[in-house]
Amino acid sequence: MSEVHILVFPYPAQGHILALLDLTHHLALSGLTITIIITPQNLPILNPLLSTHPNTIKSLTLPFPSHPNIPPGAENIREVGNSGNYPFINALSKLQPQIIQWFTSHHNPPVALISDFFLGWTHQLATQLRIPRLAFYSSGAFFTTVATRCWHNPHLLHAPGIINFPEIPGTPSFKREHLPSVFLRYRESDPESELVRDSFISNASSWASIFNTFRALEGPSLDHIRAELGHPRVFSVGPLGSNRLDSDPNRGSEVLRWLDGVKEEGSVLYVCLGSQKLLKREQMEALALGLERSNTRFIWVVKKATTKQHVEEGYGLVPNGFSDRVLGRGLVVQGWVPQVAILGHNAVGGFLSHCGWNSVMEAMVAGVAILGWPMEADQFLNARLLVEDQGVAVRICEGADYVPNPDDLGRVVNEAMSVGSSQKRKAKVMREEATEAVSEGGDSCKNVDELVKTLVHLGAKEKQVVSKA
Ligand SMILES: O=c1ccn([C@@H]2O[C@H](COP(=O)(O)OP(=O)(O)O[C@H]3O[C@H](CO)[C@@H](O)[C@H](O)[C@H]3O)[C@@H](O)[C@H]2O)c(=O)[nH]1
Repeated sequence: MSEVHILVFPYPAQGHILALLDLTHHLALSGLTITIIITPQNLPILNPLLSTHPNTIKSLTLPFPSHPNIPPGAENIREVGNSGNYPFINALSKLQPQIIQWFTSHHNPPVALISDFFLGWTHQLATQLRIPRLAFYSSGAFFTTVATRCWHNPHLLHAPGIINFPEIPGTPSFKREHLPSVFLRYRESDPESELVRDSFISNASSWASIFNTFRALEGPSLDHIRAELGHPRVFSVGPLGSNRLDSDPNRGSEVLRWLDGVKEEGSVLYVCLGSQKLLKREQMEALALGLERSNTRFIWVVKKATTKQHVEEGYGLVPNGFSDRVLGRGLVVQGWVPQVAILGHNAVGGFLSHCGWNSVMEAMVAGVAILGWPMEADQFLNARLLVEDQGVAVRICEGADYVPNPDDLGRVVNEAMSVGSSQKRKAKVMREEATEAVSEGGDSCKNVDELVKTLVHLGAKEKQVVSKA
């Protein structure tokens, strides 16, 4: 085993786990030894990493702690939706004694902990273990500046009208309901809520912060965070994902073959609202009609209803006859597709997205225009960054329950997808920036190197302490 051993603790939600595993892959390629904390049902997500690095990456599989508001067997947010975050954060915090026990009996214990920002309580765990904790943010830096202010000012939950953030670069303002939804769920004096709030606040006390973002997109927010933290250990390492390991490389080949048959570059709109969002019947109908009226080629990834109630209410149901009416121009696919490969295909020029942060990063790398439909979580804040600050996106509508007008939707899609639209042009510029950032000598690439050096240095320090003892 290599001397330098790092403990990685991802948060069990698709939008959180993939980016941290991408980073873990980088760290393993740099020669670090890694243990990943996981619960049994999520273990298969690690398979590609574990089989690529059989000697350097191991899993520490711990049983998912039971919780009265989490159905037995559910170990991933995808199974419960975003409302499950409070119970999940609370339940996972119960793993501390087992982690401490594993750590203290290990012959080469980790010298640092890298954990998701939804697991802020691990700051206290790392303090007990006497190792530094690095908070990994699977969301953006701009979002983090706003969310941090919210957690420190819970009265904002009841603030009327528009809420201004004058201390944040760009002096943004938001409607209350567009603030981070994990914050909107906070209830003062409720013990579960208080643990969640303390947990988020602890992130800033952590030894370092790692962001899946890049300077050209979020320079002012990164500088602001660095200044507020009062130390330089803020690593922007994105966009991550270019080296993503796939457990099933043939998955989605039908979609890629369909794209191969499209002649015009950048003419296809890819429609996918993240790994979790299920649209209700009226939204499915409006989106279908809008796509039909847009006169644009498209691929629409539809998430299927899994509960009996959702099935009965027509959630995720593609309107009858739709696929036939758009035959040749549009492709409807159900389930999971290889998004990174699809966005990277020459034929794709636009992405109708909920503005989840991973999707944003992947769109930047691919240089495709974003047609945003923010719904919850950090998505309204991400949309503001993309539409108002950077001009790489257009907002087609907003809100988790909103039913768009099909004519308006069709028109905006048509405009944004037209050859040389301003969003398409800006997206190409951003692609250059994103590509440069992760290339040899680029800012994010240097940050990854710096991060590895820092971790190796921690290992060397630990060795000195052990040999002196
Ligand atoms: O069919 C699919 C659907 C999704 N993905 C991937 O799944 C990830 C989805 O992540 P994201 O776009 O961030 O959406 P969510 O899964 O909805 O992510 C949650 O977590 C993110 C990170 O904190 C937040 O930014 C989002 O708002 C929150 O909903 C991306 O890497 C996609 O490439 C696929 O590969 N195939």
